[in-house]
Amino acid sequence: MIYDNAVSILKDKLATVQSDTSTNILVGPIRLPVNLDGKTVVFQWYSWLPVQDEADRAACETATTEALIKRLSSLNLAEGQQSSVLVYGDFEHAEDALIRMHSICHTGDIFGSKRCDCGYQLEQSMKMIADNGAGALFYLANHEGRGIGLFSKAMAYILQENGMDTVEANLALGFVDDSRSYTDAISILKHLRQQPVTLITNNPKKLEALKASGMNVVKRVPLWGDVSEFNVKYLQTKVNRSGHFGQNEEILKNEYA
Ligand SMILES: Nc1nc2c(ncn2[C@@H]2O[C@H](COP(=O)(O)OP(=O)(O)OP(=O)(O)O)[C@@H](O)[C@H]2O)c(=O)[nH]1
Repeated sequence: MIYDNAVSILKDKLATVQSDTSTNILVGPIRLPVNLDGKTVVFQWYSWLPVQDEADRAACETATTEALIKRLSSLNLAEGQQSSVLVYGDFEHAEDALIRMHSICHTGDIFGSKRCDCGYQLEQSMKMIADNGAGALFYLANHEGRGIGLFSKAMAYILQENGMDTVEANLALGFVDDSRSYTDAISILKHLRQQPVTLITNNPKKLEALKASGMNVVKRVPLWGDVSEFNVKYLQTKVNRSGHFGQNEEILKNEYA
């Protein structure tokens, strides 16, 4: 039994976002005050749900909030993870908007692991977006381990402790090096903003995915940092084997190698 008032409160906060290749239900905006270095910064938060089966599609097509809410309890959403986006400033209209497509990293983002640079990149890009005045951080929850999932990433870490690099470990487990898709995130981006964007990344694949979608990416801002003895090999492998733009190659080579 769905409460009538829940339906009337939520109906204006849901949108169906359709592209040639995907359908997603977007919920938001939701005011999200965030602690960034002791300062409260207010983002607008949205989450989206890929529409995968017929019943979900029907709920979308009939566009009834009630049908969607009824489906939610049977979807067992906590077993998977949904992606989301933190929007800052007048994202739709601002002339200059900074965006980041951040791939989830349970170990780096949540535990603060120093084996990678993910936690640093997450926090730094949120600060860069707030400082810029407008932008969005897409947090891509189906990207763990560059698409292999958390459990497989744990196995890959063990292989790395036994001498393999990141790419070799993924391949040794029968995966490709990088299977991430940006399709859903890009369709949400286009729903929220049509104007040109600047992308924070060292990864040419992210740039290519955005450009291939027709998005006007006017600039790329690199994001290297937090280099330590624990992640130097990982960072070097990104540049040497995964094709990441190597802005600070010299630093990586000399300081900890
Ligand atoms: N398979 C695997 N994935 C890892 C490892 N360390 C971090 N990751 C994942 O790598 C993803 C981030 O990819 P990165 O290569 O660090 O960076 P990127 O997203 O390609 O590029 P940037 O936009 O420049 O950050 C996250 O999903 C992490 O979970 C690892 O040792 N093995």
